[in-house]
Parts: sequence; C-alpha cells; structure tokens
Amino acid sequence: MSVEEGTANHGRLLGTVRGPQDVKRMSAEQLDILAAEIRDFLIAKVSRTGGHIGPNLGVVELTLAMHRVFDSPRDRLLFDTGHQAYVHKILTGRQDGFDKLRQRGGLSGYPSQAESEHDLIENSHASTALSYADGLAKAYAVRGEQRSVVAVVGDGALTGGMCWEALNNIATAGNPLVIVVNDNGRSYSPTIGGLADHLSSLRLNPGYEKVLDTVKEALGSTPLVGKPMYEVLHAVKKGIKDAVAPQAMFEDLGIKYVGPVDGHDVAAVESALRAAKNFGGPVIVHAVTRKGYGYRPAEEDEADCLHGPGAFDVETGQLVAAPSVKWTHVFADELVAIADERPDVVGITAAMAEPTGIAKLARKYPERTYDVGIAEQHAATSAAGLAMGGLHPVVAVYATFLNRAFDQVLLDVAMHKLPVTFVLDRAGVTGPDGPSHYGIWDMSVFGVVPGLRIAAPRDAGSLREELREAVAVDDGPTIVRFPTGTVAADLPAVRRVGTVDVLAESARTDVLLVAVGSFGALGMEVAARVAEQGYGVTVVDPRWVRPVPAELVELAAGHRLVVTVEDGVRVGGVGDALAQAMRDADVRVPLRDLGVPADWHPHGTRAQILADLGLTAQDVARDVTGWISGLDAQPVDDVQRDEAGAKN
Ligand SMILES: Cc1ncc(C[n+]2csc(CCOP(=O)(O)OP(=O)(O)O)c2C)c(N)n1
Ligand SMILES: CC(=O)[C@@H](O)[C@H](O)COP(=O)(O)O
Ligand SMILES: [Mg+2]
Repeated sequence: MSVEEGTANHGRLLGTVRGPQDVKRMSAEQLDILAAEIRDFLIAKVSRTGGHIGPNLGVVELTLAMHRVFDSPRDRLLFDTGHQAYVHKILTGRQDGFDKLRQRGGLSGYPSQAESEHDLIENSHASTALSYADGLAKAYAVRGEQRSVVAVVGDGALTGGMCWEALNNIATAGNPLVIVVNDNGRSYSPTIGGLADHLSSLRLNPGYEKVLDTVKEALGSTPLVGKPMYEVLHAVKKGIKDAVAPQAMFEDLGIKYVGPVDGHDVAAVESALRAAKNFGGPVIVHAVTRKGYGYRPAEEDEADCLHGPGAFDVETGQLVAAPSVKWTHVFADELVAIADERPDVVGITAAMAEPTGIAKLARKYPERTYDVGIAEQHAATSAAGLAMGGLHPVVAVYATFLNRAFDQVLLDVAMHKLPVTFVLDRAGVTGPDGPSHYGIWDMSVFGVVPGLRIAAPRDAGSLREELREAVAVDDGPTIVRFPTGTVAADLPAVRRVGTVDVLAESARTDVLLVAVGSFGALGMEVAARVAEQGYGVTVVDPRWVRPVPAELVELAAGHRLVVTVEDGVRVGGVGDALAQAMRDADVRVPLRDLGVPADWHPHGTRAQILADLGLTAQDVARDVTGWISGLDAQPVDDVQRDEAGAKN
C-alpha cells in the first residue's frame, strides 16, 4: 500500500483505535493491516513535522503486542529514552495530535504525563528505564499491588552504565519485571562494543531462524502459561544451546532470558511477553527488529536509518529544508584540520558520531577516534585516561548529555588538571525535543569546576579560533559550547581587550552589553535600538566566560550599567559570575542579567522559545532602555554613588 493510499485508508482500522482495548480485540489479519496503516500514518505525519521516524517504524509490532498482553495504564509501560513512543501514543488515543508533533503547544516527541495517563517517564536521556522499572516494581511489591512493569530498552541504550547497575539490582530484588530489549543493532549508527557484539552473536547466528521456528512450534503446541511456558522456551533454547549460546550472560546475572524473538511478528512477541508476564520474576525478552522497517528510504539510510530527521520528502526520504552550514560542520572541519597538525589530538563520541561531527575525524583518522556507546560518564573518565597517557582528547557531546558526567569532569578530569576539551553541541535553547534536551545548564553546572575554562563562540571564525585555543590548553579541561542549527554570520570585532572582543562602542559609555556566544548579533541589534534612544552601548563578547576575564570587570567599571545576555540558565550563569567578580573587585555598577530561567521549558522552535523568554533584540533593547533611563531618573545622590562605585 502506498503512503498516500495508507493515509486515505487511515479512516479504516486505525481510525477505530481509540485505546488499547480496541487493539486487544483484533484478529491476526487485522493486526497486520493495522501495522501497515500505522506505518503509513507515521510516514505521512512525521514527514511533515520531522521526528524520530526510524526508531518508531521499528517498534510497530512490538508496541501492538505490548498493548495486547498488558493492561496500560494499570500495568506500566516504560520507554527508555522515549523517542520510540509514537506508536504507543497512537494506540493510546493521540492520533489527532500528530499534525503538531514536537511543535509549540502540540504533541511532545516523548512520553508526557500531561498528555496521557499511559505515560510515565518524561526524561529522554538514555539508559534510565531499567532503574525506574526497578523502583516501580519494588514499590508495587511493598504496597502489595499486582501490576506488571515493562521496560523497553534499545540495544544502544543498553550500552549505558545505568542499565547494568539496574540489572544488578533487578536480579537480586527478583520482582516481576519484563525487560524488552529492542535490538535493531543500531544506536544512530551500528551499536558498538562487547555488548553489541554479544547481542549480534545471538541475533546473527545461523541457528537463529531455526530457533525461531522451533520456539514457534513449541509455543503453538503447548497450551501452557507462566513458568511452564517459560520452561518450554528455556528448554528449547537449552537444547540447541550450541547453536545459539550466549544468552547465558543474562542468565548468569540471574535474569531469565527469552529470545531472540522476531520483533516484527506480533504473535511471536505476544507469546514471549505472555510467558514473561506470568513468570513471576525478572525476564528479558530479546526482540530483534529493524530500524526504519517498512519504509525503504529509512531502511536503506546507512547513516542512521532516518533516526530523527527534520521534515522530509516521502518518496526519497531527503530533507525538505535547504542545506546550510551548521555549527557542527564548522567544528568537524576545524577538528580535522587540528588533527592534521597534532597527532596527539583524538576524538570521542558517545554513540553520536554523525550528529556531533566526530564522524569526519573518524573517516580520516579511525584509529584516533573512539565511539564509547551511550556512556558520557565513561567518555569523560576515559578521556582523563587518554590525557594521562599523553594525548589530547576532544569529547564531542550534546550539552544536555554532559550533565550526567559532572562528577567525572569535576574529579576525574579537572582535579587531575588534565587537558581534555569538551565540545558541547546543541548548547542553550534547542527546541523540538523539549525540556530534557535543553542545553541550558552547562555554564552554571560546570562553571563551578575549578580550573575549567569555558568558551562560547559567536560565529564560525570564533568557533575555529576558540577550539584551537582550547586544545592548546595543557593544564586543565576546557569546554567549547555552541547552539543548534545554522552557524551565525561572521561578526568581526573592532578590537580585543585581553581575551574580550569589543564588537561595538560609542562615544557615550552608558551601557556595557555582554553578549555571550551566539547572542553577539543580538547584542549589535540591541545597541542600535538603544542608541536611537540617545544612549551609548558598548557590546562585548567575552569569548571565554569562565573564569570571568579580568578585562571584563575593568570594562564594567567604565560604564553606568552592565547587562549580560546568555543562552543558559541565569542561576550561576555568566551574569551571576560577573556580578560576583565585580563585587569582589568592589565595582559598584548596577548589573542586570538576562538569560533562561531555571525551569522546564516546553518544546517549540528555538526562535519561539527565545521569544517566549523575552530573549529577542526587541525585548532586550526595551529592557536595556528602561533600565538605563531608570538610572537617569534616579535622585542625583544615588547616581553619584553609582558613578563613584564605577570608578573603584
Ligand atoms: C544520555 C543520552 N545520550 C545520548 C542520547 C542521544 N540518543 C538518542 S537516541 C540514541 C540512540 C539510541 O539507540 P537505541 O537505544 O538502540 O534506540 P533506537 O533508536 O535504535 O531504537 C542516542 C544516542 C540520549 N538520548 N541520551
Ligand atoms: C532522542 C535523542 O536524544 C536524539 O535523537 C535527539 O532528538 C537528537 O536531536 P537533534 O535533532 O538536535 O540531533
Ligand atoms: Mg537500537
């Protein structure tokens, strides 16, 4: 069925699905039709909004089976990362929301408690679901509630250390809990590491087809449920253990293993889930799926199986938006240029080689590039080891994902004064992925790390320059952070004071506007608008925001008002740090700091969210004009006091 036909047909079976009960009633034939309709629906909708199409096409049958076997929301279905929960949303009454998927005021791209009682985990950082599941199962045991807990975790997420900490506890707690490993062999690119090798040895073993057939036969001829059913599955596998051996790893941990199951066969997944549900203890159901299943452009996309594209053309899978030069590209090119000159420079990615640009280094210097899996904490400490061994690692991660490695950056890297460069892509307000993907915490959280320097480039030229300065540091870690999207147009400085770039100045020194990173262009526009009101604005880009440059404090002392504007949380941000440095230096110029409130900001476009937060040139200019004119209106005594302070 074509996508267009499918969309037209969407009124048929899919249109009758208002909740999981409707799916429970369907025959095997109807389920096949429904699966096809769901795929067509997903492709038609997500091609317009953008979103995680590849992962969701791969879990259609899996999700149908889960909703047939379990009773959500009484039974709790947990999705690790949550980017693969679209089918779950479709089956739980949210089809109509897909026209505004990931758009402001529309459906979230992840589970959302506000949307549905069927959703629980909202955090879209990977490798957490098994820990939530462990806690939930313990809570239900203590409260004497008979409820199933089911966690779906991808093979990529399973490379994260938290999963293994959870498995260790799940095994000893022994509570009933079903872990569905959705094994498509990929994170974005193929999942790496010993665990991935282990899973693929289960998946790719020539005996696999035989196992599936044998398991299906056994299930078909065995009217058993629960433990006996599990024993059948187990016995079948044990009998052909030589053909498909290494499930022992999970069993050695103390967790029963069922599989591998064909994740695109609803009946097979259902049988395995029923057995697991009735077993009475923790069980892993290993489902083998294909990322992008049923949509050729996704299945054939070698880079990432259309993991999470923007709006795309349905026929070709190609992005609709015109290509542009992104911050990521500038970083990727410059890193390769640096690596050409510096054989000690190596790169690390946490399962995001293409999205962070590290892939470019990997293509040229594969032996100097490490994909550590979804393991940001390990990435940081492994980088410490590389630095101890005489190399200069560049760890490229999204800003939001470095948060979980705070302790590693603080103690393993910084306390040892190790030269490691952390490159934080998607810093600041990001947009469509919503609150857990906002890269707004880094300057505050990592700002407290002794000896760590943070750079916030404003354009391509300064990104290249600051990256080079970062890898030249040899006595401690650095962070270079930049936002999502198309790189800002080049903005030349009129002069440099110490490490601070002065972008604009005027005869009057009313306001010092500290424009952090990509807000340089905004700063220029604000200056022009405020000048129209008769006030002079000096616009500076500090470039290195931590530690606070001494020159910035000196510049502050020469103005009547200091205003900072940053793409990060205000608490502990650049404004806060500058205010503290000014207090320490006894510079008594009033300071106003603009930035992002420390809060959970909704999804939308970056521009919309910045506008909601009052971080547009128009808003900032209005604020600045109000504050500086307010100083003019102050009693003469107060103004003199301020000015006296400014001279100190
Ligand atoms: C801590 C963390 N690091 C990185 C990511 C970015 N990320 C989102 S999905 C994904 C790959 C997940 O692979 P897998 O769990 O196998 O799911 P699949 O997409 O294959 O279904 C990554 C790396 C994340 N969400 N959380
Ligand atoms: C689920 C997840 O964490 C990523 O897939 C994320 O959605 C990617 O964001 P970008 O689109 O900014 O690369
Ligand atoms: Mg995967």
